[in-house]
Amino acid sequence: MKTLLINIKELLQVRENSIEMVSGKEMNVLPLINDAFLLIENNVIAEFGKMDDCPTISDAKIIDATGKIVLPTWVDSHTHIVYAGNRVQEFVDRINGLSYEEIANRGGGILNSAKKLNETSENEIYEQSKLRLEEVMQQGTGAVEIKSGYGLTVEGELKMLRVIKKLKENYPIEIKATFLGAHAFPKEFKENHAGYIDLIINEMLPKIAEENLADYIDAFLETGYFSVEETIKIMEAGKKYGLQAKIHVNQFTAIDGIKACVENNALSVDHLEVVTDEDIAVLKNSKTIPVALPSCSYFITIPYTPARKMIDAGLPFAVATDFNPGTTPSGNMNFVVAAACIKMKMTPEEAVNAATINGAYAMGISKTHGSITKGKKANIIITKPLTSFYQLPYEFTSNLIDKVMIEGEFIS
Ligand SMILES: N=CN[C@@H](CCC(=O)O)C(=O)O
Ligand SMILES: [Zn+2]
Repeated sequence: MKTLLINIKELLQVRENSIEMVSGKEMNVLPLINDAFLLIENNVIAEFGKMDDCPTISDAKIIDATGKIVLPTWVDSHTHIVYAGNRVQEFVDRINGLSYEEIANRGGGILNSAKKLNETSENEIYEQSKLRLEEVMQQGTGAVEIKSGYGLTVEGELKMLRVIKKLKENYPIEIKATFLGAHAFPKEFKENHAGYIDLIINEMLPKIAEENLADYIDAFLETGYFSVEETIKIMEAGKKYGLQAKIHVNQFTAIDGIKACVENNALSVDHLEVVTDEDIAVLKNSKTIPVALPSCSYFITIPYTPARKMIDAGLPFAVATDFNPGTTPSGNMNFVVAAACIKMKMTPEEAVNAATINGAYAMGISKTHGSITKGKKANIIITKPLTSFYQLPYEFTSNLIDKVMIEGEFIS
């Protein structure tokens, strides 16, 4: 099966040679070809170039993309798409003046979602979650990381991870599963942290490994949640099962967590709404990528990750949605890209790099996703006719997507 896109106004994120990610000043470079063609063959990118060099291929399906922009699908490296119900009441409580912390202290927040999840059947959770996955695919996401973390019991965590596994089996989109048993301390372990860590390490992890249910391990390293020492224990335990860490850190407070993550070879550190100069220094020359979640900052009104400062310091930078019922009930990567530009002062070039190739790095899939490169998965967004790709973040609530292709198949 061959598909040939012709007359593409701008073919974005073209990388002749596969790269892992871009950092610092390189982030402001988004290679593109004007008046381009793109050939898809057997679900991968086979060829691309200027229309002047477009081959004649008699057995290809031809798509005329006159006036349109083509780019790789978004890579959303941080989500909690699998959950039960919603938390609309907390949304209203926040409008009425309660903070995220106050709501959590009253038994709301993560524990509220955990209660709902443990009361809901695996099948029902799958049915709810698949609708969210289908929605984000329509919005141009072509790879997604999904965390557990609303079970907080052995059965609950396994249930979530089995739902993620079923999503992996039933949808063409690349999915990575992250075990987040260390999301919050259940009420019965409030005064017995060691007991819960023991449950995670000695009961949850072996079962998860036995069923091969996780690709990564995560923890909520934050004041009032998991301490630096507790998170180190989780990361070390994960390593024994081959699970690299991707850690929630510096959302509300900076407590030297980033250093511990880097020292433990974390793939990514996520949130970072509060960042110190020492944190930036530690991230320099490491293989750990910072991931910002601007929709979360928007929704619960907390600071935005200081992208400018971090990119100007030479760091790589990725953005993701954080789709979850509490702090970000949205999986729209188009909004994330717009918020990165509008609120974090990232250029459109930086934002697209952060949402494609750097997102792929943060998911460990930059060999196959995140750029228009020969041999990579045929995952593309075709926009409606646009003046330039700058229109994507500029018209920040418009749906400018015409078609989405995932692994060579149009899903919209
Ligand atoms: N901060 C930790 N975890 C989620 C929110 C969890 C929730 O409130 O349900 C986040 O990334 O924002
Ligand atoms: Zn999160």
